[in-house]
Amino acid sequence: MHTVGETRYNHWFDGLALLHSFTIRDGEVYYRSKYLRSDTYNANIEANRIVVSEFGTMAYPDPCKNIFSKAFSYLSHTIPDFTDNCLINIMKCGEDFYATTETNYMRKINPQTLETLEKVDYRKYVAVNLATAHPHYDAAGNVLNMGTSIMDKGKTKYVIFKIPATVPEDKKGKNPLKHTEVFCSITSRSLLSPSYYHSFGVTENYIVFLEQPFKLDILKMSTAYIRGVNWASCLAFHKEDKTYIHIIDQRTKKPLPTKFYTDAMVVFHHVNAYEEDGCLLFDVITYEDSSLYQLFYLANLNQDFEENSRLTSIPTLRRFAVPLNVDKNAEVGSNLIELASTTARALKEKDDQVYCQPELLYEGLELPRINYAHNGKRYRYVFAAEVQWSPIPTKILKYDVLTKSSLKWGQEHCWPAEPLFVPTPDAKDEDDDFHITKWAIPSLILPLPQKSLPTLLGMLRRATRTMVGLSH
Ligand SMILES: CC1=C(/C=C/C(C)=C/C=C/C(C)=C/C=O)C(C)(C)CCC1
Ligand SMILES: [Fe+2]
Repeated sequence: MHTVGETRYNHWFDGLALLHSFTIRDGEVYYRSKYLRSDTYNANIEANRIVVSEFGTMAYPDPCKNIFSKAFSYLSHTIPDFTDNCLINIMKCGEDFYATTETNYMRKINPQTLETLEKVDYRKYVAVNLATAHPHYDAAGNVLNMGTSIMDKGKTKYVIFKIPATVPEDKKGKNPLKHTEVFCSITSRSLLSPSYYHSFGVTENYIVFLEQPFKLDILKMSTAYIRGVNWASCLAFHKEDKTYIHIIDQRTKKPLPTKFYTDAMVVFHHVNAYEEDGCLLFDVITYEDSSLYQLFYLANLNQDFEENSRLTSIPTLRRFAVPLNVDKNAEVGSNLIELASTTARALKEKDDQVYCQPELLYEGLELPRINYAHNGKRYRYVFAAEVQWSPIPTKILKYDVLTKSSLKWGQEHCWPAEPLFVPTPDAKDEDDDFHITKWAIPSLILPLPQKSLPTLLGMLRRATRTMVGLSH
């Protein structure tokens, strides 16, 4: 919802969250949607105007009261009280589902009815002011996520934390969030301007975190309200800086001592990461600048959209390779990657530094997804939206990282959203997706002579899946 009463949000990442649910049952898809009844939503509807600030829109709650007294109370907090308009993703935590954004708030939801339940403040369980909306899950369903703790006890840190899927027997019925554990913290290079990040990567034994020179200026953020500017204006890309690659060993819960880095870049989405012959490979969608956020101002969505909204840097899938055991005596300038599978390089430099040069895999894609059963492992397929010079996707893409070939789907007047990969129940192949027509033709009709009706009904029942997702 981009307008409330007479007021209008400025940016695509501001709109009031709409929950979507798709239920695939007996070869048919059922759809429902509901607005997330966040405190933000309720306050806006009650006031019949936007009263809570979002990423690209600064709002002033009390026009009748003295703006400066309100601004003063905002100023006395370095970190403002953020929105609970959880519009980015859905997180599963134990048996509970949460709508998430990147602030310290989440909203529990009922995945069946899409009703909005409790508001959860991450800060009650782990000291973070911001957290990603792209957590990872291990095979047992434990959540691994990370967030930024801003100027807590004089330090700004990136905090990696774990939320268990289940709570101990004697604590049955208790909220898994209460058992959140800090896994590892990394001190930010700068106290007042931590990196912005939207996701991170995991392999079987490691975590990959990119400390990129796309940074959130805390002083700007704490004065944004009084200056009348939005949060987005507090983010800046420093193209002269480096991107630091932190690799955390999950067994020791410590970062590797080698200082891995690459050129300045902006990454929103990690695609996947895995280990191969003593190296860690990770695939990310990279930009050469931060123009993407700029393009999503709704004012650009007019007739001249094509001209006004050309990306200045195309989203590109790149593969990085990091050597896990760096020989301190290796010659300066030598390439530490000897894998046949990639042309990515890692050049040894002095003072235990390693400069990583990626391999370019594919240009023009965003909103990547994989078959999550292959997360952290060798994999072959990326499902994404094709994005060329315009940020609005017109096609769905399936990219094969092995053969480097791709398949595309598009139709006139169709604008796909983020593809979600739903595997066929009992699938063997990585790309065996849950596909209605495919089910109706090869798997269901062809096996008819060999299979009894109850078996077929069983297959159908197992195939019933409920997907709950937000617009992104
Ligand atoms: C409100 C708010 C934020 C919100 C960020 C959002 C809403 C980001 C959405 C990103 C998406 C959808 C990216 C897709 O690739 C910040 C900057 C974390 C910090 C300041 C307060
Ligand atoms: Fe995302």
